[in-house]
Amino acid sequence: MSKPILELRHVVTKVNRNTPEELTLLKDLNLTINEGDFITVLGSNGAGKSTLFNSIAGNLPIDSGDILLRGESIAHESEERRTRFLSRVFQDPKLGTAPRMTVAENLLLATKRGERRRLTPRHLNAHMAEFKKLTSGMGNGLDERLTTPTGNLSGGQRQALSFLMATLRKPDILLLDEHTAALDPKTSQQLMTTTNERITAENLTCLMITHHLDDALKYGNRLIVIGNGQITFDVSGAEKQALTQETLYSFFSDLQD
Ligand SMILES: Nc1ncnc2c1ncn2[C@@H]1O[C@H](COP(=O)(O)OP(=O)(O)OP(=O)(O)O)[C@@H](O)[C@H]1O
Repeated sequence: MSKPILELRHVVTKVNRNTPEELTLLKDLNLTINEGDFITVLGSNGAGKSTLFNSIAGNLPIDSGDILLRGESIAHESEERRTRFLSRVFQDPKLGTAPRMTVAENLLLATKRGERRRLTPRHLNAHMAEFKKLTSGMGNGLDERLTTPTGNLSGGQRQALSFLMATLRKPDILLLDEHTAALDPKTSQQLMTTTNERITAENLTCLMITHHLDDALKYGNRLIVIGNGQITFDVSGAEKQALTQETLYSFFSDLQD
């Protein structure tokens, strides 16, 4: 039986507080994530999926409720402090990497996340064989471009690099925010396959937002749906495996009625 790693208890998140434009985006949201959960996250546009990630990552402060990591509240920790245990990959390939630094330099930076250490050529050389092996696993030629500035990579290679950087120092929580959405269908599927392999091999705890019902069904051990700032559906294990696209479609149309 796996243990809870992250708990959201009665979380309320608002924007434009105390103004006429005040909006409550998360409405008494409760979610317990267990160690090793790979959760696919679905929901209509504007349902609150990114707000959930922003609240977990500390980009948006919560108004009430609590967020606990292994039983300790992190609700008041800064976004920067939360990067010690949390990594996030965004939809935009430009967001995860430093464009003028090479692939290898970016990876070296990711190995030092949270530490104050200078990056020297000696450090870089010591890691080259490891980086070659790591990138060759992505199956998209990234291993041939270790000395290329990331600004010159294809979107797919850059996104694969962002994913590797996010998982290099095993995070307690990995947030994938539609990380394959900007890629062409073939590249997107390739990154999804390698994403799944790495999450499974490293037993990472992951939440992945997607609009692809087939990916949401195929990957992960658990599926949640966010609707109007709350969790409206939560299935795991055999119940998730038995789900079909038709069931999910009908669920979405019921929500929109
Ligand atoms: N800082 C903000 N100020 C005002 N409104 C916001 C803010 N952030 C989000 N919203 C609104 O809150 C709602 C939820 O947004 P959120 O980005 O969480 O939705 P989402 O489920 O991720 O949607 P999508 O699938 O379109 O990415 C939307 O209506 C959005 O416009």
